Amino acid sequence: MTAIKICGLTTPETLDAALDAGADFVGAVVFPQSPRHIVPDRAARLFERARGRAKIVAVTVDAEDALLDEIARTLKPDFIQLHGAETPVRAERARAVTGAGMIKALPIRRGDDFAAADEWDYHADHLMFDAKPPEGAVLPGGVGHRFDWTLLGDRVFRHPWFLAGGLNPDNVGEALRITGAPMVDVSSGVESAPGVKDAGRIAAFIQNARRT
Ligand SMILES: O=C(O)c1ccccc1N[C@@H]1O[C@H](COP(=O)(O)O)[C@@H](O)[C@H]1O
Repeated sequence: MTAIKICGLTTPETLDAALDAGADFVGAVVFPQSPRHIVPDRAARLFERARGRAKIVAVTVDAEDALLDEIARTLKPDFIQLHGAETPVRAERARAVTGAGMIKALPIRRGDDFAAADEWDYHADHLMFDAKPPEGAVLPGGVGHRFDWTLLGDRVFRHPWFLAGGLNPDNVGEALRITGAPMVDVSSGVESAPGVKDAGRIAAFIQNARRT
C-alpha cells in the first residue's frame, strides 16, 4: 500500500483530518520563510496527538546544529527531512544530533538530476524526489511545482522513496500509475490558500491515493 505524508500541518483540526484519514507520515515545517512555518515548541505540543498513529517528520532547510538540537529536544520527530542543499556530511551530522531517521529531498527538473540519488541512497532512509523550484524562488518546496513524472522511468532505489511536488487530490492517481511511487508527499495541493490546510482536500488526497 502506498505510504502517504501530509506536510505543513499547523492546526489540530487539519492534523486530525490527516490522522483520521490514515496518513502514515505527518510533517511540521520548521523554516521561517514558509507560510507553514511552526516553531519547534509549538510543533511539539500540536504533534503529540500524532505520536504512535503516524510518523512525525520535521522538515528543515539547511538547519544549523542549534535548531536541529531544539527540534530533537522538543518535537522528538521520527524523521528529519532535509530539504535544502545539505551535503552527506551535514546529513550524517543531522542524524547524530537528532537521533531521527532521515528523509533527503532531491530537486528534479531533468533526468540527470537523479544522479545525486546514487550517493544519497547510502545515507538517507528515504529519498524524496521533488520538483526543482523556479530560479529565484524563496522556498525550495511547498510551491506546487511538479516535474515530468516519466523521468523516473524504471529507476530503482535502495529504499522506498517519496514522490513530491505539485501533487493534489486530482492528480495523485495518475502520478501513482505513471511512477509506481511507494510513497507520496503533499503540501500545497491540500490547501485552500498558502499555508491554510483544507480537511476535505486532505481526506480526498488520501482516499484517491489509496484507491490507486
Ligand atoms: O511546504 C513548505 O512550505 C516547505 C518549505 C520548505 C521546504 C519544503 C517544504 N515543503 C515540502 O515540499 C513538498 C512539496 O510541496 P508541494 O506539495 O508541491 O506544495 C512538500 O510535500 C514538503 O515536503
